[in-house]
Amino acid sequence: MNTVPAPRRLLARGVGHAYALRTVLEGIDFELPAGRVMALVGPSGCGKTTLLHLVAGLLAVREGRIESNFSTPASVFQQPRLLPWKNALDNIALGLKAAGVARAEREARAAELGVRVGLAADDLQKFPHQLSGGMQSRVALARALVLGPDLLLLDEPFSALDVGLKAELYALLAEHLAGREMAVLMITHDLMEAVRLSDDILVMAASPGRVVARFALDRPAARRDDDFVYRRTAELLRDATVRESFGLPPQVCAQTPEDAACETALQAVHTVRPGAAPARGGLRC
Ligand SMILES: Nc1ncnc2c1ncn2[C@@H]1O[C@H](COP(=O)(O)OP(=O)(O)OP(=O)(O)O)[C@@H](O)[C@H]1O
Repeated sequence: MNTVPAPRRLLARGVGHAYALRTVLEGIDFELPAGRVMALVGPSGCGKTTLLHLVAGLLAVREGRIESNFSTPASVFQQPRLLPWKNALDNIALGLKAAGVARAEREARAAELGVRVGLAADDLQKFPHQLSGGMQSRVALARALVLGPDLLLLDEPFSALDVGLKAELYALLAEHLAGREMAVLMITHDLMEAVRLSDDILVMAASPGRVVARFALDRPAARRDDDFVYRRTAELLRDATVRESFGLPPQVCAQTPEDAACETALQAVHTVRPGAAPARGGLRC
């Protein structure tokens, strides 16, 4: 009898974490199905990297549960973590070697992706200490993408790059997403980047780290132009929960009629304020 495979998804329910006696994460819930991109944003130190490490299995989950039926996850962490004794090409090809791909093929695939992330052929022969921080980040991204992952975990992968390179890598990521059922969980400090790339934005607050709002973007990433990104980012920055979580003062400036109209476009699908029960479904800010 043929059984239909369960849809792929990553699920977090009631996830918490403490370092020694200090609770840094509490009651984290989210679901990330295949084919979607979720951004995690929040102030520095609110626990985003800790959450990503729990998802990646680098930290043991002791409170709540994390379930995933993705089969080929790959991660890009804040530190590129390249092997210093291997050149860029061999670093990119590392996972392919572990998967038993023959040398000629893995070098060809690694070189192709290396060039796609903007590295020149001679950069691929360099060792990590000969590469800039941004180049090392690109090697780390290529090393993850070359495996054709179905779940990609990204911890600020674009933060060391200039705007031109960022735009190129956004396009590369979009290309990898198109036609693949790849899910992406991405930490970023850049709200504009979150609006440009993701389908859902989870906003976290600190002490302890928790999710205080979730926003769904109302247009597929491939059809988001700069104007859309600027407007939705401005809406996010006007949201009281977002402002509070980042420690921004309440907004005081007068709104134009255009501002008021565009406020209705960003969907807050899940907003939790301290001490209040979560409001769910169809809310608009
Ligand atoms: N290994 C560790 N041992 C003890 N405390 C830690 C450890 N790792 C992180 N922390 C603490 O846990 C809290 C959350 O850190 P984490 O790196 O997850 O936050 P973050 O939101 O990713 O920060 P940033 O945006 O600055 O990268 C911080 O207060 C940090 O000091």
